[in-house]
Amino acid sequence: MNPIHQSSPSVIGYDWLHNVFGSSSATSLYLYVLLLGCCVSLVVKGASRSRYILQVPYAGYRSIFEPAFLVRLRFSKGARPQINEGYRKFKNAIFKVSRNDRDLVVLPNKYVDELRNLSHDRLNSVEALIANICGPYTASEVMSEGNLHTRLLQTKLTPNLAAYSAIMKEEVDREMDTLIPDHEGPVTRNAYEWIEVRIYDIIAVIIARISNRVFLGKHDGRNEEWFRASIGYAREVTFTVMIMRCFPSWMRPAIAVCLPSSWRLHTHLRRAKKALLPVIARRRAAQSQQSYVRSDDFLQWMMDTGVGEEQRPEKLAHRQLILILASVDTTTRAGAHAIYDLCARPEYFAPLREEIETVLREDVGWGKPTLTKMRMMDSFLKESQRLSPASLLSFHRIVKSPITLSDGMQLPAGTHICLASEATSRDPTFISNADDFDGFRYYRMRQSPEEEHKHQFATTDKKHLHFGHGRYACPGRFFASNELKVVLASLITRYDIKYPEGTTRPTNLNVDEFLYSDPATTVLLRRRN
Ligand code: HEM
Repeated sequence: MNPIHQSSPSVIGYDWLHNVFGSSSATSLYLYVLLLGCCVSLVVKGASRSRYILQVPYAGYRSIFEPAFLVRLRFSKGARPQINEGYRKFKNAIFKVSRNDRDLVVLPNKYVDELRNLSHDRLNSVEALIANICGPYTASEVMSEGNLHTRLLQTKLTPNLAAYSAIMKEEVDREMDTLIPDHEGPVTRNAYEWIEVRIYDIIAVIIARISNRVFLGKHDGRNEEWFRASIGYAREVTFTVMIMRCFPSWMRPAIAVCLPSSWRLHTHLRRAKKALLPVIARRRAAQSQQSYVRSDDFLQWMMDTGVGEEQRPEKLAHRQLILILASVDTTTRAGAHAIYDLCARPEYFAPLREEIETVLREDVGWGKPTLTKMRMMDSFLKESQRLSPASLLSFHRIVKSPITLSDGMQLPAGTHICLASEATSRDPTFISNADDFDGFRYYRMRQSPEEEHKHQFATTDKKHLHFGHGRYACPGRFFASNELKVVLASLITRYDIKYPEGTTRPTNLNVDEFLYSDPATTVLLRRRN
């Protein structure tokens, strides 16, 4: 059995996550940085705290004498215990958690319905997203300059998703042939032998390729410069956010100047724009010719629909990059979690494969309804996300003008609110046998005709908040759902998959409120007959 040398792990490059957060070593460099940041914030007390004051209790303090910086330090090393403690202790009441860069006000779910559809001038989701990823230092503020990409995800991509199944499948097959070749160089290996691979890297590359195919079309979507720069940008954003959050806002300009990941982030941003600007220029020039056949991809839709500033090539390229940032890493993590869960429970392989084969037979290949019909797969993905979401918190919003809740509770302007989405989805009052992995629980719920269209992977409700909820819920979730189904269906029908002898499902890595699937995990693949 040979470990396979994949062509692109260096492009993905998330090993540092495993090295820093997968090890129990308390001497990691990250902890030193964090400690340094905490000490500085302590000295200049309150410099990075929010300006608003909301009189609700904090979760996470071990005693009233514990200094705030220690509580924040523990939050950074994994926020789950603090959020869960708050959720249990203040059930149905508001509490705060103290993240190194700001306080987060965690609301109970009972307020969701009255808040979910408030417009951005009352509760702003984009401002919260930008704050969470340290906007000015990750070049992500373009998100607040209009909602062109969100509009198009909702009105153009999502309604037409069914038409993309076959295209996505083509991209997945092409990429699997490249990443997991049946022969390496001149040596033909036995494709039916087990090989050891880092499945996270494979899924990441495949997801990025599919996304680029849909975003930029068949020809431009294969632009290698863009591919490398956009993936590189997303990776450096993750790292830069972790470091920046350690420091109070007044120190960040100086930290950014000295931080290598911040330099690399801007280099990738420049390279990404350099790769995409000629594409936009070429398309604009060709548009005037009669013979021009308009591309049918996301970039073209943005070019055709954008108004004013949104039309500027620079802005179009930047927005396209933000879309890669929002889509590839989140979807990859969900895909890796699903494979890790599947290998931990091999009894699910047979029914899932049977469903895929039945649906493909019925549709004579990858037709428009194919992915919608994969209900067991949909359920499995939702269950996997329920227990391993991308974040422990969701529905981040900044209160723009004071809000009085239905029970009289006041939320001052400036408050950063959120919901404890992971604690909710493990709460036995909402979900039966909440601690058990039941891959087909949502499939069974959908058996009754009146529930048939509910409980889908991409459906959000008060109990399932991992894509946010309401008016500003993730606009790319239906696309993510389809991408994941194509990738998983392709992988499990082509390969037998299992953990190497003596290994099992990796523990999720928890940094601040984020949960990561360990990228260093390997699985064994063997081509099926
Ligand atoms: C499993 C994969 C994904 C997860 C878990 C996820 C999760 C989320 C969450 C929690 C939000 C915030 C929603 C809220 O505040 O209510 C969000 C926003 C967003 N997501 Fe996703 N997402 C995923 C995939 C995608 C994909 C594939 C795309 C693009 C094709 C995308 C594009 C976006 C955008 C553009 C926003 C910001 C929306 C805005 O500006 O209002 N996401 N996502």
